[in-house]
Amino acid sequence: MYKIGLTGGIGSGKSRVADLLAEWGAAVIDTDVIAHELTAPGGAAMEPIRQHFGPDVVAPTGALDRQAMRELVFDSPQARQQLESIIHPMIKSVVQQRAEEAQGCYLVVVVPLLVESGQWRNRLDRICVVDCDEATQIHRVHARSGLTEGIITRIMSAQATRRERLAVADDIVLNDAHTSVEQLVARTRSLHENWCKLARQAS
Ligand SMILES: CC(C)(COP(=O)(O)OP(=O)(O)OC[C@H]1O[C@@H](n2cnc3c(N)ncnc32)[C@H](O)[C@@H]1O)[C@@H](O)C(=O)NCCC(=O)NCCS
Ligand SMILES: Nc1ncnc2c1ncn2[C@@H]1O[C@H](COP(=O)(O)OP(=O)(O)OP(=O)(O)O)[C@@H](O)[C@H]1O
Repeated sequence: MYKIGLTGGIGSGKSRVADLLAEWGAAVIDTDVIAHELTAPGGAAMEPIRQHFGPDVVAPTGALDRQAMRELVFDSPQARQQLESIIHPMIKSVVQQRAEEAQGCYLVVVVPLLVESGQWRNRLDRICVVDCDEATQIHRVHARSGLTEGIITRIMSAQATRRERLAVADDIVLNDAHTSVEQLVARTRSLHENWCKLARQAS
């Protein structure tokens, strides 16, 4: 199946773009969603996380205490690396499994850390970056989740820069502060039509 990697910084608009593509018939696998499943009560990542980080990062329900883990890993690159070394191989294997079963005109894999990890590129036919300026990312994430500018900035510092992402993009969806939802839909639609064509040519 023809595979598009969809990436972008926190709050850039990846989920909105992915939702549109799914509505129009693409198969979508979102690694953020898989990370949440793996850290839900009884999720496969919870026991290794508890063993490594201790009970303070586990909520009474058995799910990951996301706030505690957020504070920990976006303050310590070493802790972040440890969390990623537990969870990223699990995410990869779930993606592989779901990709085999996926049905649609092409497959979109949403990977926030596509540029950072370097391990996704050779598994994808094309990379699409949802592009947004930093001030808008902070504004959107704050409005959505109430996180402070301090923690949002720390999360952004753990991610590739806008320039680094754009450097690997085959396609770009500009979704900055000046982009209306209608413009986002139109930009995404025109890429979707091209990807349908490329997927047909490749099959
Ligand atoms: C640290 C955690 C618990 C914080 O949870 P929280 O509910 O606040 O965030 P959520 O999971 O919804 O992610 C929101 C966004 O944060 C950013 N983000 C998540 N993990 C990371 C990371 N390791 N490095 C940089 N940015 C990250 C991404 O832009 C992501 O879209 C959580 O993000 C997590 O488990 N991260 C490790 C898994 C991972 O690397 N996920 C990215 C998918 S490849
Ligand atoms: N063009 C836009 N106009 C107005 N609001 C927008 C626009 N694009 C995205 N948003 C809003 O900004 C927020 C972030 O968008 P979205 O969740 O799609 O980003 P994301 O890249 O998936 O974020 P994350 O990395 O945190 O998962 C959401 O509340 C979304 O509704």
